[in-house]
Amino acid sequence: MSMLEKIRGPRDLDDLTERELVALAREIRDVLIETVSRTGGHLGPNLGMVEITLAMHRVFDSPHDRILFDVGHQAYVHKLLTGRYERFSELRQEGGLSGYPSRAESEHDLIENSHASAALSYADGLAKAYELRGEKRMVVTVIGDGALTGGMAWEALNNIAAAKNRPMVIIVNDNGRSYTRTVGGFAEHLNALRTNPKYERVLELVRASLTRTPLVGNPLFEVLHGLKRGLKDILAPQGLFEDLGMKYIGPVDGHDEAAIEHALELAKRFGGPVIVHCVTKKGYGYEVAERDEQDHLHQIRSDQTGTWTAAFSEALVELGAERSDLVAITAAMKDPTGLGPFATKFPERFFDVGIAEQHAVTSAAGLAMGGMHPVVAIYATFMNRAFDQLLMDVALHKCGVTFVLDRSGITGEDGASHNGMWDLSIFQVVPGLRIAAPRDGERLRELLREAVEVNDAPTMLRWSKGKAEAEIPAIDRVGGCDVLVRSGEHDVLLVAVGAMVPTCVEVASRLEGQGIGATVVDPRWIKPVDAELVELARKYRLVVSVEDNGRVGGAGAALGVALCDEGVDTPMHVVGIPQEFLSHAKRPKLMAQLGLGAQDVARDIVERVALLDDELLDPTPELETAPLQNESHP
Ligand SMILES: Cc1ncc(C[n+]2csc(CCOP(=O)(O)OP(=O)(O)O)c2C)c(N)n1
Ligand SMILES: CC(=O)[C@@H](O)[C@H](O)COP(=O)(O)O
Ligand SMILES: [Mg+2]
Repeated sequence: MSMLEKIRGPRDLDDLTERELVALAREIRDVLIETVSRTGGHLGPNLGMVEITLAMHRVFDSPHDRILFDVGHQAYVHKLLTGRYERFSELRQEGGLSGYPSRAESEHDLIENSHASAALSYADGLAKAYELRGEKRMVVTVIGDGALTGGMAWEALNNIAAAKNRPMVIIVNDNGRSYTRTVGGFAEHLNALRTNPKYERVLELVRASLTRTPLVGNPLFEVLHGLKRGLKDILAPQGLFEDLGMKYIGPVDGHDEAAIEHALELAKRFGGPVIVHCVTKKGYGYEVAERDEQDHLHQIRSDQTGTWTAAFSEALVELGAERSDLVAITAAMKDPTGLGPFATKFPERFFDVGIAEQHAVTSAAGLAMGGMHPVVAIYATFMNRAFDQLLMDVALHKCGVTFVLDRSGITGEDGASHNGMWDLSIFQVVPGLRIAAPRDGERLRELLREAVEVNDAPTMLRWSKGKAEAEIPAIDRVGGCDVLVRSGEHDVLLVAVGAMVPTCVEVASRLEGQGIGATVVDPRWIKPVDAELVELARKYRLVVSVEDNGRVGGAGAALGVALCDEGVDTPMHVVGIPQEFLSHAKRPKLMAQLGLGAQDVARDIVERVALLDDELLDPTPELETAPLQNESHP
């Protein structure tokens, strides 16, 4: 039986010797590499978290003490140590373990939201609640150096620092990277703490001289090794956290399990908020990851060739060569959003602001006011948190900023907080914002070019995760809309949004087989609603919009309002994602489960047309006007 099989919960770690812990760490790494290489997910971050997680669960008593993870992508080891080893092989699979903490899986898990920089706010609230309830429970938060570049983390620290007697431990897992190198002044501060030359030189001298001394050397080194844990505390320049009035311990070697335990025991006894600064290496213990300079295997994902991201990346470089006023902004996701080639070609016009979407958006407004045209690349779900910045800092000032939202629609394996199913609803309300949804790579190129030409209002493009659709040419144009299919007379008008075009083309073919004519249009620009689309709808018996956005307040809803406003009484049906938090599963499977597959959409339309036919044959009988009863009314 492997060691991991014997770990049913954190308390099974207590009696392990240092040697056994080293062996367990090795076994954990083997399981991570074997599993994540197969299932996909976050290998680099979790390889770097092995010793920290072991030490954390030996020093603290989860779930009585609460352990929180910021982002949560680095909680695989936590799952292995809290009774989920047997299920770990199903990581990120439908019905299997989530790639993030999950309350449904374990009492040891609390935060399920995978949006960065939020955990310390949860921690602040939890600690206040325990204090008010008189519960002696420690709140321990693991936060990476990247998540610490998010503004909300500093809002929380501002509050936490004020509570000198509220016991909290904040483990900063500092590997110097988000995906790529973590940027910003704070990252440089951490780096200064991490690489204090005084500390390293003294330690090397001690290590070299003592380990050469026979007999007494090694035991004495063990003592000094123990001293090393505090040594950095003495030698390291007291930094930002001390200035904030918070106890700072570190930097601690984040792969020296005993040293981390020592630091956490100190922190545990302190009785107030303590930062334990652990220095780790992303991908530690797996040479392939350690050598991967791009992101140390932050995430194992499928081949990116032919994806929407690749199409955008290419289109942006073309535009960047033509337009010297074009600048690109990322929130710590240069490569995942496709900005890598632009950053390489135009480094002076590329800005990585850290995991700081709100700052990214308002700094883009500043860049626009200064005469540049920013292109801000943010995953659709992460754009949610910058709504007010878009509304009031950009749109109110009519700034020419272009937003590109990758991963819109269902993303799948990353679970509920990653699906980009909100943007067409949320940003629908922004005055002056124009929103487009390309149906293929060629339209992405066209629409991006159109978007960056707009300098007196924000523009937004959104596309889904994965492979871009093969080119789907138009057969006609009505207003700004492309007509893609016209089969039969004016039965059904299918308004297909972005990535849903191929589905709608297949739906039209299925309807034709049922003797129902259908016209498929791609609006290209979703917002504002095209007036000629509204007029076109008058000619049909049924209008059906299909989008991979939530049904409430999305593209279809906006079209419905426009039809009403213009007195178009054609019945309309909105097909979209139900307003629910969806469990993780692969995108195609989830789309099918949600009834967004061509077969389901077509079947639904056939039923609706049949109802219309029934009404034609047997119109609603006039309401019988029953004689009013003489009722005495009080
Ligand atoms: C609001 C938000 N923006 C972007 C992301 C994407 N993201 C997930 S993990 C990560 C990097 C996190 O870096 P760090 O906190 O240092 O953790 P590490 O992976 O280095 O352990 C990013 C940018 C996110 N989860 N949330
Ligand atoms: C946690 C994290 O890194 C997320 O940003 C997510 O995992 C990204 O996944 P994809 O880039 O594969 O959509
Ligand atoms: Mg990091």
